[in-house]
Amino acid sequence: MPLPFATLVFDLDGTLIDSAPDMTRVLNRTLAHFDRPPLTEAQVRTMVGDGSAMLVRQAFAATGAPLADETAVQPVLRHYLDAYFDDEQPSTLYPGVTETLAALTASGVRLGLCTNKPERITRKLLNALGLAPLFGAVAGGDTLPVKKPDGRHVTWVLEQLGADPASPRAAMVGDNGNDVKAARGAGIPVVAMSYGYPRMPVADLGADLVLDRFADLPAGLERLAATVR
Ligand SMILES: O=C(O)COP(=O)(O)O
Ligand SMILES: [Mg+2]
Repeated sequence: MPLPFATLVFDLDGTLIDSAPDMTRVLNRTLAHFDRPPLTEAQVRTMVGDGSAMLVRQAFAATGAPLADETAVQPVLRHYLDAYFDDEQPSTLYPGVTETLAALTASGVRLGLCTNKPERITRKLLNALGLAPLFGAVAGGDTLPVKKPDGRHVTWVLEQLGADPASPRAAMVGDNGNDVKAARGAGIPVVAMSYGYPRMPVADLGADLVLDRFADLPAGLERLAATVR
């Protein structure tokens, strides 16, 4: 049976890895360094998805002391990114991620990654988790001049994977509104994973399909293919 999708583009945080505990741990190190009180993981979960600069801005604002301007953001951002890169505690993959991605690859699907997390941290995590060989293209939040929700972030990954723009048979898999908007911008359907960091009821994201478990993806893609073409 032909595969319903030849190319899949995945989001990282909240889709493949439960990174909120890592981001909370690292962010609290940065907040402490700048004499700010810590945040809870529940707070940080609402701040994931817009990239690291926005994360530190939102985090400082949540402590009651917003960073005044770009000049104030830069040293904080540098501290956070260095601390994240140096953090050696392993990240947690959601259940079924490795097996499902490996099965998709084995059946000939090309996989790409499109995250707003900076590329060097993204690549380090993919290597540590053993996922790097599965992805034919990786775009971080600083790889291009644009990032999600801009559809060109996703389009670039599709191009790197050699997806035919006239008939891409591609789909995006993510967890928040930026993923849905970027997929729409790139002109491809989108699946939302309900366990991530959606910042609104997942049913309101406007995804073509909502799944609760990563292992349900192959069956979900079959259903999605029947509705989008
Ligand atoms: O905000 C981030 O750093 C990244 O989030 P994403 O992997 O969900 O795009
Ligand atoms: Mg995400």
